[in-house]
Amino acid sequence: MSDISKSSKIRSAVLGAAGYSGAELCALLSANPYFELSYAFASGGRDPEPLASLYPRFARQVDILVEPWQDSLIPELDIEVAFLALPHEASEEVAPKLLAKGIKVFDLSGAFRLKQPELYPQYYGYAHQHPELLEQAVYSLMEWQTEPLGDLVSVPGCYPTACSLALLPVLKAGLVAADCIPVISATSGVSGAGRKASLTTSFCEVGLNAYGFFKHRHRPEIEQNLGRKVVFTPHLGNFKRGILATCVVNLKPGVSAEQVKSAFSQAYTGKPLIRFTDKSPNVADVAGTPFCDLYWQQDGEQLVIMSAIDNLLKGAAAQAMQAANVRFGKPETAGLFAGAVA
Ligand SMILES: NC(=O)C1=CN([C@@H]2O[C@H](COP(=O)(O)OP(=O)(O)OC[C@H]3O[C@@H](n4cnc5c(N)ncnc54)[C@H](OP(=O)(O)O)[C@@H]3O)[C@@H](O)[C@H]2O)C=CC1
Ligand SMILES: CC(=O)N[C@@H](CCC(=O)OP(=O)(O)O)C(=O)O
Repeated sequence: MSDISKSSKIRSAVLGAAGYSGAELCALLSANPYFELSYAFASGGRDPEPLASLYPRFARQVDILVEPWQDSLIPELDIEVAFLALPHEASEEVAPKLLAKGIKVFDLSGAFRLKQPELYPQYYGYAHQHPELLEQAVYSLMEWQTEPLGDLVSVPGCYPTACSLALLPVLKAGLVAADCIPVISATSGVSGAGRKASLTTSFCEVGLNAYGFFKHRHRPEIEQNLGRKVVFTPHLGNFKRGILATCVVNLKPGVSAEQVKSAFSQAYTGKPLIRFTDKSPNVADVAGTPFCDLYWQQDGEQLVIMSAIDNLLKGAAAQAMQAANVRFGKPETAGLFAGAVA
């Protein structure tokens, strides 16, 4: 039993709670002793329905009614923080309205991730309506976070989380050849595409295929994080959840195995959600967990780094929870080890 009284908990709402990442966030908030899940919302056209009816695995674990959202509810909301697990354009539209009411916003979509508004038409297919918020938003890749999180937090994308956590240690340590363009191939489970029905993600259609060559919206996000161009090729695999990323770089001549190891341990010593594995990581070992598993192999100047995360947890809901814990001065991993079931 927690000794934190209900009244001292941080009151929160999840928008997009009927979707895959929003439902996970509802579970994490319910398991977090410092937060209260006060409201859960889906899109406007639905009837109210318990989350446990939408997702029976949450029965007796998450007790919240998912209600239809409309902006006219905003003045009545008695919350300190809203988590947006919405399509990008819906997040972009509602975030300023919540911020205007003094509600802190953690956005899981891509709406506020890129600093350059001119990239939105090219990579997201729409012009950004609130470029001033791109300046304000703080990007919460927490293992590399130095800036304080403000009122608008932009939670990193799933593929960018896996790839950036893999590549930043050697890049920041100055071990990668100046002219190297990292090559990243990453495979996601089908939950990465969200819960809505679509032909490309239906059971009989999904095998293993690449998509989004050079044009995927996560390419500029990864490049923004790493400070250099990348070749990024996402793949869709026939499993439910998880991302396995294979990242290949050329090292500077003479970089030793010891230097590589030291770069990783310096980056991640004391970081509770990073695990180094002794063999290639497996999505099965991270599914349902908030961890990022990392492994590398070096052959002279060539380095292959493998990274595995659960796209819905470290790639979305758990990363948002981690950031909110830090933002509100709570233990970084509060609520993270109990909420999810694979
Ligand atoms: N899936 C993943 O692995 C990851 C997803 N993300 C991002 O998180 C966000 C949510 O993704 P995901 O959980 O997969 O999405 P889903 O498609 O599974 O769920 C989307 C949710 O948003 C609700 N919604 C849609 N439009 C509106 C609207 N205009 N107003 C209010 N609610 C609305 C839907 O309601 P209803 O159910 O009623 O239609 C649903 O509850 C996306 O931006 C995605 O890019 C980030 C990282 C990883
Ligand atoms: C398998 C699949 O379709 N994955 C999605 C990425 C997951 C996601 O929702 O992207 P964000 O992290 O940017 O929110 C895609 O490629 O568009």
